[in-house]
Amino acid sequence: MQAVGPAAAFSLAVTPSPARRWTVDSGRGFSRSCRSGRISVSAVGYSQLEVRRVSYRPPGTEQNLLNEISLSLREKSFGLLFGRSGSGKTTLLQLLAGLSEPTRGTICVQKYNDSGNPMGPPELLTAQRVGIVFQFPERYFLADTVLEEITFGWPRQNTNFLFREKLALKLQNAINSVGLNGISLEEDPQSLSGGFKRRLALAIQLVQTPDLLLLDEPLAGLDWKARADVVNLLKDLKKDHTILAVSHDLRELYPLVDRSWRMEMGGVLMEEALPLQIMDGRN
Ligand SMILES: Nc1ncnc2c1ncn2[C@@H]1O[C@H](COP(=O)(O)OP(=O)(O)OP(=O)(O)O)[C@@H](O)[C@H]1O
Repeated sequence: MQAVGPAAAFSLAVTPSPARRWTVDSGRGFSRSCRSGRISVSAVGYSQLEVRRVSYRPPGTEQNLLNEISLSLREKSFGLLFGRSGSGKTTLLQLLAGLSEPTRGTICVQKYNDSGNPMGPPELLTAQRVGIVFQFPERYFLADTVLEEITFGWPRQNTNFLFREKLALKLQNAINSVGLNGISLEEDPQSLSGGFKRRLALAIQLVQTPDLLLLDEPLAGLDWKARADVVNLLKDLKKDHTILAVSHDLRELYPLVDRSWRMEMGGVLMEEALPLQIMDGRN
């Protein structure tokens, strides 16, 4: 087993890349009322993600895919979006990740004091503060080793000691938080089991220390053991992260869920407790 620590990152042999496919580096300019900010853990009070009356119509089309969507999700909680295929769930995740911009409405972070009163103006949730794990993320693995996959695009040269040490700590934290510390960092990502591939996909996002983690169908395509494994991992991650997932697997994710919303066909969102008669989750 390869040692993981600051020393490991100092000797990174990582190929710089112009852009990772899910790295989002554009800011959002659609809301004058929002400033750049993050869902952060405050000494006093709490912060929450707030989607305010967001509509979305792709450029050049006549119909809205999302209509006046509103939701709020408190820090360190787990939100679940469910609903029929084609209703617009993934489209909403893409807006939250900054991959497209709302036609109307705002996506903000609002801080509150312990009495529930807003503290200051809402802040923009910048794309840099959001990590998104797409459906079947392992299909997008590019590197030959786990280490390269996680540190894809990191600088190799001309970085000072403190910066490299910071990167090394981020690497170590990400690996530890998804439980990848038991495998060699020289392992080929494609040789990992299904559950470990999902762990790796989460580590790739967590190394960026996002404030909001978006998951599109995190259990899709996994066998029962790997599904249970990922559910347990998400249970742990929820202690430190704010997570919003899209899933049809309501029964398995049920124990994690703090708030849930059903997306109706036509892109209309309603807050709804998960159906008690969850059977196969195809709601
Ligand atoms: N750029 C676009 N232009 C036009 N229509 C689009 C565009 N992107 C998505 N759509 C359509 O928007 C609808 C919502 O798609 P979306 O993928 O968000 O649904 P979903 O609820 O996530 O579905 P699933 O559960 O199958 O993943 C679909 O009918 C899709 O074809």
